[in-house]
Amino acid sequence: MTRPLAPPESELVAEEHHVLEGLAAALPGARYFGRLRVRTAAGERDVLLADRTWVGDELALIDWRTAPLAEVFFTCDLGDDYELERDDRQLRGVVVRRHLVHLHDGALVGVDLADRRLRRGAGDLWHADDRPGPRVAPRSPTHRGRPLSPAKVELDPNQRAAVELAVERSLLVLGEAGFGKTTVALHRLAFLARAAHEARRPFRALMLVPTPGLQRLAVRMLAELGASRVQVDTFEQWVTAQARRLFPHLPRRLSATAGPGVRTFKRHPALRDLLPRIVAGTAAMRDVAAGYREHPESLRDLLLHLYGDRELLAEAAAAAPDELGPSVLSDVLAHTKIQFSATTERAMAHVDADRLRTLDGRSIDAGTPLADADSIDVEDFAVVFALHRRLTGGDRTPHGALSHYQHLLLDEAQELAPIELELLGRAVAPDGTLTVAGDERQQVDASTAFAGWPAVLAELGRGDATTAALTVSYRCPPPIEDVARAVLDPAQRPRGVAHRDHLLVTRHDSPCHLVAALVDALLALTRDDPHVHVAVVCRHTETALSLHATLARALPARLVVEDGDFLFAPGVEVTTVQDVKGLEFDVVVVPDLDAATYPDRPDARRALYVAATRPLHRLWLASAGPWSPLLPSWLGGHVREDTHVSHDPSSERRAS
Ligand SMILES: Nc1ncnc2c1ncn2[C@@H]1O[C@H](COP(=O)(O)OP(=O)(O)OP(=O)(O)O)[C@@H](O)[C@H]1O
Repeated sequence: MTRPLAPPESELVAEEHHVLEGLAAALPGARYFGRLRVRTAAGERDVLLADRTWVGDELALIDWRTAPLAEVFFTCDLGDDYELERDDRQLRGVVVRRHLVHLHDGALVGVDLADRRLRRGAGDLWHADDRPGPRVAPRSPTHRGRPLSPAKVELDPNQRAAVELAVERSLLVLGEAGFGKTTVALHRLAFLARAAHEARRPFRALMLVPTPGLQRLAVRMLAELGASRVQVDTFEQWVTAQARRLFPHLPRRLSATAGPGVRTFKRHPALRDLLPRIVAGTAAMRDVAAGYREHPESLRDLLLHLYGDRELLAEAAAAAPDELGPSVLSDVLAHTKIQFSATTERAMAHVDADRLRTLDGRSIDAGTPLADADSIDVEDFAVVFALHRRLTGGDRTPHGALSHYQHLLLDEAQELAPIELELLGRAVAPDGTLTVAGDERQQVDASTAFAGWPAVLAELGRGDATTAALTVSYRCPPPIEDVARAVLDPAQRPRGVAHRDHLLVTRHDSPCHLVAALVDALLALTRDDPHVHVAVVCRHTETALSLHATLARALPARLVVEDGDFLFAPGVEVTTVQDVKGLEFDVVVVPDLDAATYPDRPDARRALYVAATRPLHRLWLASAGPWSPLLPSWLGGHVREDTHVSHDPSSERRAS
């Protein structure tokens, strides 16, 4: 409900106008996002949150991302005492004013207090709206908290049929996010392990997952299901260990700087199509291939031919012009040139070793363009196995053979490239079986060319696998599911379930306003619901790093990027879409649902679908810029605008 301003509020607005005028006179064009007025031993002083630092006679601008007083702004209430350590000095004071401001074309249009919004309306009339900033409703005590242990889940009949399929059958488990694919796959693994144990058959099993986070979770779940001896790896970990064992002469060092184009090329089917040419190709190559058995180290020369021959690369690119454009080819050539150069240490091996030592103990090339000299990419390993097989007809080398498993479980299998699947198929023992679980709608690795489930099974050599299509949703409440489905397919309409508690959709004037709202809401939520597990899921790593840096100054937020170091326990974790595949949290915040981060592209749709399907209870979609066109248009009515202009996402979409 809005109402006219009460006297202290109108005085505050007049005061803010005065501050703004003072700033405009001292620093024309400067903008600010919030004001903190502090009383210290030296008197009262205003500091304005801005994206720069500046100190004037009456006012100071502080950088909201880094200034110590910004921390006071984000964490203190009116009347709070604060104490900061700075340059060995103690800064003490009391918070006298603390509010966000909204400016439009240099004019004051809004002031956000802790419990009220003051807004300038038509005809310059101001009104107040008595509600606090956005809030995430705590979970009701009757809702289940932590995810159920898979051992305690009661499988539905469809799930049970898949788990108890005849032991000699391979299984493909499909279904939307949160339908229980991983749960079924894990139960299947435990079922097969028990059956093998009872029949006194050996049972060596491997589970591959795309991320270290899911690896951690799977290890826990397998232990709970009594199958703790199963090896769980990411594909990269597994293939690296296999290649190191069988091809010990390959470079030890993994490259640190290969760009996405290199990864796309090396995992692309068009690259694999070149392999027979490499093996049987030119006269010179025939010599190398023929000599391969005696000189296995020549494998690296074959790789150099494969990646360093501009004509061959152009041929691959012509077969897939959309994915392998000119920039990909130049990335590959440039990277190859460096990878096949000698490190400075090797090139200068004749020099006294002491003289090559650096002060910090790192290699001379570290941090230089030569950092990747004499290195190998993790993507090369599957290529090495494919080449080796085409040269020798098998996966054995003088150092051993590819490991074989009685059961191989591939979770999130939509992320595996054909050349990787081909290798994995050969890692299944002749009497072994496979379980493949996946959802092509959740494919987020842009370098994977997914060609459909029949093609995946064919690559694995298990075209006869039984398909189990799961149909019951277990993770997300229906309103969240409706949003996720509409992200993939804008024609999907909601089922008319009330959204209120499950969904929060907010738009903010600036990243500073967004962070202030996040801090307020997450502090309130974790206070009201101390056992809640929250993930703030950014699309890109850089966003996660910078958002974490600002959030962590105000609340105990952990950063989980790439290492999968989730606690699976209460708290706030800032992470990325790539990191949360297969995981779930009580509350998920998508803080970057703007048009630049999530444009109308299939990869962005899939990434948002993954993020939006992680919550067990609440989903908060937020943006500090123009809305992403992927925000379902029917959510427009649910958007809470903490901005100065009324904003209808569907009109924005029409405009764009
Ligand atoms: N029969 C069931 N009864 C109750 N809960 C279940 C059941 N099956 C699965 N669940 C729960 O549903 C949630 C999602 O399960 P799971 O992670 O296996 O889904 P998924 O299909 O693999 O999801 P994603 O595609 O996101 O990886 C988990 O919390 C799991 O415990």
